[in-house]
Amino acid sequence: MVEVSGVSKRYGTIQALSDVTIAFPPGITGLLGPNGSGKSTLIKALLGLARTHQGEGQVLGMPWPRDVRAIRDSVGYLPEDDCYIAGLTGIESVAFMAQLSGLPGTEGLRRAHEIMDFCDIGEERYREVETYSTGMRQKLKFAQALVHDPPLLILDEPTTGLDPDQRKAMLSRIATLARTHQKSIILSTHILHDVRSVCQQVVMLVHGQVRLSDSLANLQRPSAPTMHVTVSGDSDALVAHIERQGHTVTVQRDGSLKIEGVDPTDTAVVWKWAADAGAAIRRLQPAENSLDQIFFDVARAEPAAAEQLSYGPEASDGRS
Ligand SMILES: Nc1ncnc2c1ncn2[C@@H]1O[C@H](COP(=O)(O)OP(=O)(O)OP(=O)(O)O)[C@@H](O)[C@H]1O
Repeated sequence: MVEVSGVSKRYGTIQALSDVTIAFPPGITGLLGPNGSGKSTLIKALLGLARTHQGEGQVLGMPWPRDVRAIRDSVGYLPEDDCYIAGLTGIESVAFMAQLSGLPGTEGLRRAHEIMDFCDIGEERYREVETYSTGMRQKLKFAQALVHDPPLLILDEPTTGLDPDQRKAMLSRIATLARTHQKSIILSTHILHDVRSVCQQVVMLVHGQVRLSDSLANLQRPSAPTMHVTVSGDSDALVAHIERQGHTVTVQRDGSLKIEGVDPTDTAVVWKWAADAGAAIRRLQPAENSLDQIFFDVARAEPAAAEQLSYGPEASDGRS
């Protein structure tokens, strides 16, 4: 969907992007990075809203940066900052965006209602937008980005300021758009939980440079076959028994075990070891690498950057 190479951008003495070469495939890609890492600048560069000093590529098959105007017509953009025209109601705002995108008045209004229903904006659509709460404003920006039915959506921090229920609903809408409506989505965030929830790919920027670009499936796959086992009660006897078989066992923060060198299809051997050691297995599954740990390691070169990533359920529920 998007492929650019050698993109650099400076604001005065600040190097916001440094020789960024990146591809965003179809599906949902998380654009991750701590504050100031260049996420918004990359997005603005792709849309021609920030002039780049170097770089070229294509967006939706159109040459970039040469055809940024045509590119903008085909992209739905949810900016990080508030963007509304005071005095307009919600429905007028979204219908106005539809008209700016070339939809005739009646069709634009019909489409605005349809998309506001999808975004769960009820009677509030008839209120002036400056009276909206933060959550409502996020939904309004989302509706404005979607109203012209673009194939590519670029969402800059769409869940910022949302309470847990609203965040869940927003992520669910994003997943539906990709799954049911075949939209490709670039989701910029510093919230790892959002990336884990809906993304298939992840790109990570730190200090304006690409530090990671891969599918989540690849990142989560351990380099060696590994089983993840949770037992009831004390696991010491089981750990000792498995180590005597020549396998490395790592005890996780939540007391569960990762056993290296066991093929995930060969569960029988783990059941036998548990029986030998008198241990009761509560849960047995192929192990996955912890995304939190991967992202933390990537950002760790800059301790301040690692601190700014927001983790979430994976970290707190003890899985790793
Ligand atoms: N208009 C501007 N003028 C000067 N410096 C800017 C401007 N916009 C961004 N920067 C700087 O460029 C760098 C990258 O900023 P950018 O907003 O792209 O990062 P970000 O990853 O989107 O951060 P955040 O998560 O806080 O939104 C930062 O050092 C920022 O201060």
